Amino acid sequence: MLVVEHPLARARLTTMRDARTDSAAFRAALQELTVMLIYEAMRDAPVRIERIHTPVARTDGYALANPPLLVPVLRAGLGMADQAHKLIPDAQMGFVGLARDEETLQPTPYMESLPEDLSDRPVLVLDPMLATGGSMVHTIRLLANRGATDVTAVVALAAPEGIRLLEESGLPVRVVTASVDERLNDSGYIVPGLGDAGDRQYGSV
Ligand SMILES: O=P(O)(O)OC[C@H]1O[C@H](OP(=O)(O)OP(=O)(O)O)[C@H](O)[C@@H]1O
Ligand SMILES: O=c1cc[nH]c(=O)[nH]1
Ligand SMILES: [Mg+2]
Repeated sequence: MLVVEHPLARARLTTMRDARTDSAAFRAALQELTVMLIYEAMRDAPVRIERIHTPVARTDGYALANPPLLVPVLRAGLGMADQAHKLIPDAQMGFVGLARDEETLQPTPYMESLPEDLSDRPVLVLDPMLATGGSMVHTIRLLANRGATDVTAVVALAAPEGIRLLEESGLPVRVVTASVDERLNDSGYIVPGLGDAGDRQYGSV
């Protein structure tokens, strides 16, 4: 697991946590935080070297050897998708739609659009929140069933309970986050958290 504790990441997360932050400012802070999380998540990605000409001389250029598949988890993960795609323009994008049942806290799937074969592709799952971990485990199972073995969960906030569930699942996943918070409350919300990441971006449903 990688916790990105850069001061600029902390400042964006603080804006997201603050209950006074309106939807537009919340979306902007999440977009900026996403840039930092993706930047760190891709730090060790293999590169392909290609010779290029500058206006002055020949030199080595670099490109991603194997651009990842980006998978935002709807709704809240949509707020990370465009920024991640701007940083990795060669990436393909798949989509998973899940809504957590407020009583059982289990994810209810309503959408799935993923390539058939992910056996030699890295995958970045984008979702601001890792709470009980149920939504992330469901998503990574979908990916693993298609052969994915190199999966990174890029989340703004994680709860210890969700990290534990991912570890116990035995699924191939690394977590990149800006914070591991204290705990979940009785309603399954992260404490101190930031509330409902989908509602804060798009309004309540
Ligand atoms: O770790 P878990 O306990 O599964 O909770 C995390 C999930 O909850 C939120 O989505 P939500 O179900 O609220 O849907 P939304 O994005 O449409 O608001 C969040 O974006 C995660 O997908
Ligand atoms: O705190 C939480 C937990 C799950 N989903 C959210 O959006 N927020
Ligand atoms: Mg929600």
